Amino acid sequence: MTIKLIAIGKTDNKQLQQLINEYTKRLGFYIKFLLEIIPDIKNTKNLSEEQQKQKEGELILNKLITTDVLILLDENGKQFDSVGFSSYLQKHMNSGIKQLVFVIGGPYGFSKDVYNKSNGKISLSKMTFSHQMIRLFFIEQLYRGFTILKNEPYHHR
Ligand SMILES: C[S@@+](CC[C@H](N)C(=O)[O-])C[C@H]1O[C@@H](n2cnc3c(N)ncnc32)[C@H](O)[C@@H]1O
Repeated sequence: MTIKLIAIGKTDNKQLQQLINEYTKRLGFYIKFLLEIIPDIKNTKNLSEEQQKQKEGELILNKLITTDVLILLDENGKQFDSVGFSSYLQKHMNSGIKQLVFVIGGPYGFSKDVYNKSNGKISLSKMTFSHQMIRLFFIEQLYRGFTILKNEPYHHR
């Protein structure tokens, strides 16, 4: 199984990007992982929040293939602890799917079309994180999840 994480907009903070690169590299020892960045939409000043979400949603949905399982990162999604999240990953791997796609929304979240197309929602916390920072937090949780599955000493229960 491949895990893909789709996010919108380049990371403009160098330190954040360095950490994302570091955890992406670590995660790559356990699973084929792809981070796909959709370029920021131009001239958002002329768009309403709804229009921006709609446009971002179209770009997100265009990236999917029919066999993908689509999971949204969303404050109102299902919450796990890290061990529970590792079991969630294992279940997906056991199910025989080819690609598990997680998506981080833009600054205003997701369009209705993206919600309708999704197979599930997960939340990292009830708090809201920036669409830039959550990339690092989530990639670290993926990495942590695999170290748990492999009984490696990164996670302290
Ligand atoms: C700034 S937040 C958008 C907040 C917006 N109010 C909403 O309704 O989603 C940008 C993106 O970061 C992700 N995000 C932020 N906090 C999150 C959390 N606690 N759990 C999961 N995803 C989160 C989501 O993908 C969200 O679409």
